Amino acid sequence: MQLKDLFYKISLLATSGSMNTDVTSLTMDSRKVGSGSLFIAVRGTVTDGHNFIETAVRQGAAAILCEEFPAEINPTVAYVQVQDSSRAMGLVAAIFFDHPSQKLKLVGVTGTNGKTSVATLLFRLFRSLGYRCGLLSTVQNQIDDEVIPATHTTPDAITTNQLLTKMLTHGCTHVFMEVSSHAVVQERIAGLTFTGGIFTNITHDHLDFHGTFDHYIRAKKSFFDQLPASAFALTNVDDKRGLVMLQNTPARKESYSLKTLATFKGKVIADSLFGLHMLVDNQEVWFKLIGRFNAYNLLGVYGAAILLGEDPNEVLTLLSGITPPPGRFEQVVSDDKIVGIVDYAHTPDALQNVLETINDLRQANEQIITVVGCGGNRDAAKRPIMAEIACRFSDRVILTSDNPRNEDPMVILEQMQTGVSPVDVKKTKTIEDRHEAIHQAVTLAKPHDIILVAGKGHETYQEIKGVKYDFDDRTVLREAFAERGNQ
Ligand SMILES: CC(=O)N[C@H]1[C@@H](OP(=O)(O)OP(=O)(O)OC[C@H]2O[C@@H](n3ccc(=O)[nH]c3=O)[C@H](O)[C@@H]2O)O[C@H](CO)[C@@H](O)[C@@H]1O[C@H](C)C(=O)N[C@@H](C)C(=O)N[C@H](CCC(=O)O)C(=O)O
Ligand SMILES: Nc1ncnc2c1ncn2[C@@H]1O[C@H](COP(=O)(O)OP(=O)(O)OP(=O)(O)O)[C@@H](O)[C@H]1O
Ligand SMILES: N[C@H](CCC[C@H](N)C(=O)O)C(=O)O
Ligand SMILES: [Mg+2]
Repeated sequence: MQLKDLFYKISLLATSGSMNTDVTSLTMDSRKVGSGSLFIAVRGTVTDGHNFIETAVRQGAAAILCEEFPAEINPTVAYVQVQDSSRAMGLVAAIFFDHPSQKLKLVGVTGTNGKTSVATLLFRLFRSLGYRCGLLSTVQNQIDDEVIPATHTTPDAITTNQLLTKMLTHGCTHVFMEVSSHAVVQERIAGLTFTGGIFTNITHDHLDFHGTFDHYIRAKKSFFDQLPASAFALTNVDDKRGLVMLQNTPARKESYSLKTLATFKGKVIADSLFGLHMLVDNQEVWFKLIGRFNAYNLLGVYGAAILLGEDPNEVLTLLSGITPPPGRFEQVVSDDKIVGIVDYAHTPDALQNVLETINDLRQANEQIITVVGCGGNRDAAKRPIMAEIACRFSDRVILTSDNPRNEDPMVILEQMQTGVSPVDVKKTKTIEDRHEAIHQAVTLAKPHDIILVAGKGHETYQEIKGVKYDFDDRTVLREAFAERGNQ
């Protein structure tokens, strides 16, 4: 494709070289540049892509898209200067791949918690309705049965357009994707045409990246601001910021609620370890998912399905048979009936929801033992809060490592400990090694006790100083239960 065709929609500040230059691939990473590539220089949080323009040219880049021309201009290469190269990358990627998002129904899900749950439930529901579907999620990307590993919750714009193209080729008609706040700010969704957007909730997370809660809210809201008028914007009005999200959207405004008037209305009749019994738009339904927070997810999914034109009765019948995504309230039970629950709760709100659900489900005097840590190189402010919540809702707490990444795990744990009040110190232990922490929880447990292992859910690795070691909470829990059985 020629440069001039890629840029017809974008206002250019300056150009150098021929706009007839042929571009055969797009990349934002100089290490992936080949002959004919358009290298897009993006300013990052660690380094600046502009520093790699010369490397890209040496490696055969045909053209450069940047915010600032380099000191040295190579006369055989074309250069294009724009105001914002991240945004331009999204727009160019959509044109390069011939707008795949316009040729299918693309639904984005945003919110602090519940994105993976809602996107995965929609994917599973629409497959069971008979459609070919795509999924872009934290756990994995999927094209019907084909699994493509995910590195991010929301991929960069080039990867997304590539995946959408593959989905179209496969015959997909519906794609469900998570839209993280990082993705909105970094313009990873620029150029995508959504058929609908869903808001789940917003609570404390990622303040390291967004600075203030207000900026975090604005990031999520800007997803809805960008929706086209033809799309639907479906919000959870029980969340304090549910209506704020839709304030400036040109899209059709729709809502769901368990408490108040809304387009889609639900009510929890009963919640047990076997599932949820609900009223959805006055129809009585049993679902396999557990916990009030999942009642919200199910209602959001139901609403989106109806807005996508599906029949309410068929949707509810199929939805009642659908299982949750991996690592979300996943149960591993020992031979002597200790209930292990592995859950991806890695924010204060998620942890509190899961622990409240467990407390509600407790039938007698079972102990609740919580094993929890907080990720490194992520929002430090949530660390003491999560430790405090773990103590408030559990009989015993073991603070341990999550993914320490490049931080010292003991420093993270010390920050968590500041949230433990003096009265709770006695019931709290700190064990840096997550494997040992889970084993210790199993040793402390008696039959029928409940062990919550929170924070890593489906993850099959633990990231320590740039290395991803094999680690799976579910496997470790199963092994610890088996060892207990042999004693
Ligand atoms: C903080 C953050 O979002 N970082 C993302 C960002 O990286 P960065 O800003 O650090 O990039 P950088 O390393 O400074 O590099 C700047 C530019 O120089 C380029 N470069 C760099 C080196 C080189 O040799 N050559 C070269 O061209 C890079 O390709 C990049 O284009 O842009 C990269 C390329 O898209 C992402 O891979 C990276 O995600 C990192 C791995 C990450 O951990 N992101 C997390 C925080 C994230 O995005 N999470 C959200 C989910 C959050 C949630 O909702 O819970 C997600 O959507 O996954
Ligand atoms: N609607 C909800 N409200 C509050 N908490 C929820 C909700 N849905 C799920 N959770 C909790 O949050 C955890 C993460 O859920 P999920 O993976 O669906 O969220 P996410 O938004 O995709 O997270 P991420 O930001 O990591 O992509 C779950 O394991 C559960 O503990
Ligand atoms: N999408 C989230 C996942 C956090 C999962 C938790 N296990 C951690 O590593 O902090 C993030 O990138 O912040
Ligand atoms: Mg997710």
